[in-house]
Amino acid sequence: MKNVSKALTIAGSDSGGGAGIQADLKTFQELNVYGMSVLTAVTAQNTLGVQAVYPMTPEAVRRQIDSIAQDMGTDALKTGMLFSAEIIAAVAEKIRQYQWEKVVVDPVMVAKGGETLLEREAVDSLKNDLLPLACLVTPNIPEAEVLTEMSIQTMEDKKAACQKLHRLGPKWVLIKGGHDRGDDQATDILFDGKEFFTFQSKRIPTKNTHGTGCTFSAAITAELAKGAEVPDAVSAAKKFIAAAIENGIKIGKGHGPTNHWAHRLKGDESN
Ligand SMILES: Nc1ncnc2c1ncn2[C@@H]1O[C@H](COP(=O)(O)OP(=O)(O)O)[C@@H](O)[C@H]1O
Ligand SMILES: Cc1ncc(COP(=O)(O)OP(=O)(O)O)c(N)n1
Repeated sequence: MKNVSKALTIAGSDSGGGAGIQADLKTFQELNVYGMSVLTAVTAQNTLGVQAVYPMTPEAVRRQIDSIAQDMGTDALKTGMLFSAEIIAAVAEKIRQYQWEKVVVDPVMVAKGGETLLEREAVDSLKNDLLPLACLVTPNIPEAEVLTEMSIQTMEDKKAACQKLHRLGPKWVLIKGGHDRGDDQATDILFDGKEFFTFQSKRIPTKNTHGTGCTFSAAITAELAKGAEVPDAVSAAKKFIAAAIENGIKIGKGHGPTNHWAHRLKGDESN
């Protein structure tokens, strides 16, 4: 095989395999992209929640990034769980050093069960150190509310939040609609500082949504690695995540993971 596209995830490990590094690598593989990983933290986690978090040292994060950058390089990268201001500073330093541009920042803050994946005091570092380096930032509604310090209830609020986030420096902002209150559509809004793009799909009634945000941002990153423009990458990733949620895996006692191979299924097949 020639000209294989490469994508890197800088994120935490989910021992349950539904979110984090594991979800990202499964997604890269499904989308025919060679996946590489830099671990920021190990979580003891399953479908019921996060039982423990063990962050890596910032030096360990720097060394992993150097190993990849100085040998294989990457066509695009995403960040997920970064946990602390110190780890964010290490990641930002390396993105600047290697002049990486296709950088997708998924500003992971809390797990579905409410457990902390980003220390409260690290939010300012995320805004000041990392967002200015991002090609795209992909908050869900609660994350966009923390980053903008505004309440997001309506589509107009979502657009105003996009504008506020864009002023922090990312080239593109995508506010996701998984947490939209009382809507039968999952509507994501993309903004490049001038124009709004809307991506909509039917809201699927399921509790098996563990790792949706990770999988979605990994799919966008894979498409960018293959050379897609941002709106096309989001459009392809939206189809990928809709199939993954529709065919979510009934495993464990809590929120089961999305199904990374669902895009290969036809019609009414499910797990
Ligand atoms: N129940 C659902 N049905 C269809 N699409 C969904 C559903 N939940 C989330 N999505 C979509 O999955 C992607 C991830 O969104 P979201 O759940 O908001 O992220 P996060 O996992 O970070 O909270 C978005 O494209 C969103 O619109
Ligand atoms: C290690 C790790 N990273 C990220 C998350 C959050 O994943 P997300 O896709 O937002 O899914 P839910 O937590 O909402 O299911 C995580 N849980 N673990």
